[in-house]
Amino acid sequence: MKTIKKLPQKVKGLEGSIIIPGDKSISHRGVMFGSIAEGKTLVKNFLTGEDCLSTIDCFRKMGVEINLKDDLVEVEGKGFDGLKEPEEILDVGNSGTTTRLILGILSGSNFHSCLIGDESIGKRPMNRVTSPLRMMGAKIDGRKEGGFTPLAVRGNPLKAIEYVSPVASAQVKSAVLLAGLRAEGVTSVSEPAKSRDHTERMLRAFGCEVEESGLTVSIKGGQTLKSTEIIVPGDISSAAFFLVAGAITQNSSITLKNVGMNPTRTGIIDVLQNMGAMLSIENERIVNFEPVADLTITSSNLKGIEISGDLIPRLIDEIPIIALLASQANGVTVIKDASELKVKETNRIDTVVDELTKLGVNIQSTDDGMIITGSKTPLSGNQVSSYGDHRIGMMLAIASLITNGDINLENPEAIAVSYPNFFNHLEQLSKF
Ligand SMILES: O=C(O)C1=C[C@@H](OP(=O)(O)O)[C@@H](O)[C@H](O)C1
Ligand SMILES: C=C(OP(=O)(O)O)C(=O)O
Repeated sequence: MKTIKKLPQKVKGLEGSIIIPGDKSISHRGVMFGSIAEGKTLVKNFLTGEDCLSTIDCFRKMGVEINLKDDLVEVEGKGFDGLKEPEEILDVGNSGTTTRLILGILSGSNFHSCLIGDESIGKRPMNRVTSPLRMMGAKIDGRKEGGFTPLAVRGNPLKAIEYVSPVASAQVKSAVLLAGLRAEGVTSVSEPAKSRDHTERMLRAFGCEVEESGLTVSIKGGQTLKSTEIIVPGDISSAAFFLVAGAITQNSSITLKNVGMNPTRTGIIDVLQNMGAMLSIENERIVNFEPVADLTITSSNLKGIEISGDLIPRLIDEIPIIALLASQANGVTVIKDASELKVKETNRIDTVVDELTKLGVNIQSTDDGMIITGSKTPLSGNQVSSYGDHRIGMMLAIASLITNGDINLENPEAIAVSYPNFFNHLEQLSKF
């Protein structure tokens, strides 16, 4: 049965401040790297979203003792060789990051394992990681020649490769580097544009040497990870929903605290600034090995822009909410070079265009993105769906703040994948 949630009514404005919950990419990596490290790793401000809980569940099934209390995780790592053959199937849920990074770890293990995920994961291409991993000697089998889950992995000795990735993907880069840790020789990955570099930063925090030269990252096999303490910054991809909410809602001024500002993730900041948003960046600091700041955003007069090229990997998960932002700008916004959107939790070109069209936005899909003609006219209420995609669900909830009439959202529970307290934060900031 479908769940339906009545979204908030049009608000008078947004005010106050919230602390943005932990970064999803960094939370996953804290648990994964802690599990293959030697000694106890602490992960503070861990994101307890469903995706990261799937990662914990998979490593527990491989015998790693992991304690989670509120947002603190203790991982009792026993090294790569301390992982045990799982007796059960590893369930990655809805998480692409879990699936692709864990394949890099399982490929060089000394046991057999099986991976399964939900319906959405079953449609997402895994050959982008299984293909380079097989070049390294991995034994991976699965649906459509190992291109889709369910997948089975038989751990095998690996050899280093120099991989030129056709896509700018941190998941591909990370899977190959993690396998590279177990391979004989130096493994390198080159990508067409820089994707998020949390793996590189965190592997160094665990004591590994990682070389970077332009768009190529290299790692020498045989290195061991030493346990450490990770403090996870707030997730800029979660903050993006409220940054846009503050900019497009009248009478608003909100502060988002503890936002991760890694330059490979700050495309949304560039877009807001280029569109003319009233945004201030305060209290810039380094926490652990990642930059962090507090952001204040105020109701803004925006203009349409072009978003393309190397900027795309720096904001790929923010495109659904950027489409809503563009609907409130003067002029046309063109988003291109973003065909990666088609292989996320949903085809995000289709789901964004379909759902925003229902609310009255002038938006067209293109082969590799979308074109939005903005206007300040309020949107109109309708029944919309997240299609089980957390980022589509949150984008529609933010749209409800500027919509006349009721919006009913099908499948709102998908939001818990990355932002379990999203609706509490929304309520906390709203003025009616
Ligand atoms: O490595 C990561 O943590 C992620 C990488 C990105 O995917 P791709 O590597 O497929 O671009 C992003 O969309 C995803 O939400 C998280
Ligand atoms: C694409 C996403 O995540 P993943 O690939 O881990 O499912 C996302 O969070 O928007």
